[in-house]
Amino acid sequence: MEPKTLFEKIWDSHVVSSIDSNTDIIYIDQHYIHEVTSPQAFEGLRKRNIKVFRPKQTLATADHNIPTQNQHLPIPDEISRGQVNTLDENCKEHGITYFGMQHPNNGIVHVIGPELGYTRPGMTIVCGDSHTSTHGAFGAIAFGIGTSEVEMVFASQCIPQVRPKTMRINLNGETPKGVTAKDIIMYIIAELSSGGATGYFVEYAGQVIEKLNMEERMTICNMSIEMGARGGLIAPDSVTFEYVENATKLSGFKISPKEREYWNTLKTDPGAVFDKEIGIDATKIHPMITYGTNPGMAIPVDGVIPNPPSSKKEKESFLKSLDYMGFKPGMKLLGQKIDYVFLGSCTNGRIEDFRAFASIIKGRKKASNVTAYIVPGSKNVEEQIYSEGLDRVFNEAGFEIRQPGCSACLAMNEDKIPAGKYAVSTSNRNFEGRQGPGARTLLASPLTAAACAITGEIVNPMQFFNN
Ligand SMILES: CC(C)[C@H](C(=O)O)[C@@H](O)C(=O)O
Ligand code: SF4
Repeated sequence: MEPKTLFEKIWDSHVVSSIDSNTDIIYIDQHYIHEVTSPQAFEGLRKRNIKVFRPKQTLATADHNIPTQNQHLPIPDEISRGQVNTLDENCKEHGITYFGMQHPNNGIVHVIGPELGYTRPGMTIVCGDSHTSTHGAFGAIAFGIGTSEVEMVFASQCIPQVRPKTMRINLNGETPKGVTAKDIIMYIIAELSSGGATGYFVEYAGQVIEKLNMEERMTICNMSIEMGARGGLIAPDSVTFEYVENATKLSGFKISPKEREYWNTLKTDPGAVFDKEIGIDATKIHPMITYGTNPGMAIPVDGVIPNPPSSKKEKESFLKSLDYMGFKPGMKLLGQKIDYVFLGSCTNGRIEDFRAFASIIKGRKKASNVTAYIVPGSKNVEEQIYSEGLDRVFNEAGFEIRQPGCSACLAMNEDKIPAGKYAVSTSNRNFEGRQGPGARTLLASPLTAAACAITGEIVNPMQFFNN
């Protein structure tokens, strides 16, 4: 038998039929939905007078539009309230499990799917949301789809897809202390650029990846999309299996011996060929921070903003981006005053991220010039924060813990960063206006965000590990 990549194994076993040499119709095991990209798809079904074909393979949550305070009250914003109510009604009509605001399993779609054991190795997973790539951390083919495709999956549990090219990124060597999974993926994106993996499905491999826990692997796969990749995945191993087995206890799923056996086959065969292979020396990775308006514009936190590229068009957009940020080429970011810190999102809103942030703020105080949004990715993460007593660490340092949701990751709810203000954010996008009109986003890890939150300026988190 010809050796296959992990991606090929999962894809091939889900092909229902082929349209041409590039396009297959694939079966979808798990469909996640949220309030933003599902209403028109439900409307489409209604017009055609059809029901969701496999409601049990569909799971819904409200995350983007919900406030992160006073969740016991009706959502004050009328549009947001309408979006969320519509999702609720649609789920009732079609028999879809819905974890609405305040439900103990509510949270950001890419946080709850894995934590409840819905996301499992070897699956095909889609959602009308670009960061569906997160679920690839479990050795699944997971990718974002558009609203018209959401309707197709509703109607048939299948979807036509162009088969992406495959890329493997091998990470070897030891990462320096203070370097997190967020820094690893930000470094990769800075190396490849924000369009560098366009058209590819990326497998992350190597010693560095094998040593990461599931939260860290999710952070890496989450941001695959920010370099243009269709998705990212990591071969499942004992770390994955243990996480999934624990997660299924929360939702009561049973893993059959057949499924467990299938999991053991989920690795790239020796000799399998990728369309592209890249090697990264992990010893070179530093804590990273963005200085521009795409996630590829990142430097080591103690680095210098580079000079503009030489081509006229690229130079213009580079300078426009720096202008928006209020920065100049050749400038250092260390010492730059900041105004906001956001800990949360589907990139870094999991319990490990709260533990990391707490490890730095413990026994210290939040800088008075900083407003912090501290937002758990789910109710279960929130629960764990309180049961571990992390809330005390946060409160004593002057931080208030909010309720779960996408929050300041995107300005679709009440949590916004004001125009011109600098926000060190653990989320994944820094486009103009992403966190509010005129807001200036600096993407970084939870450790860097914590270090900045207590000093009130951009600092290297590594300094907290030396003393
Ligand atoms: C609102 C949704 C469609 C969007 C996405 O697709 O990613 C959002 O989650 C984001 O992060 O920008
Ligand atoms: S947390 Fe941010 S990136 Fe993730 S789904 Fe919500 S808006 Fe999108």
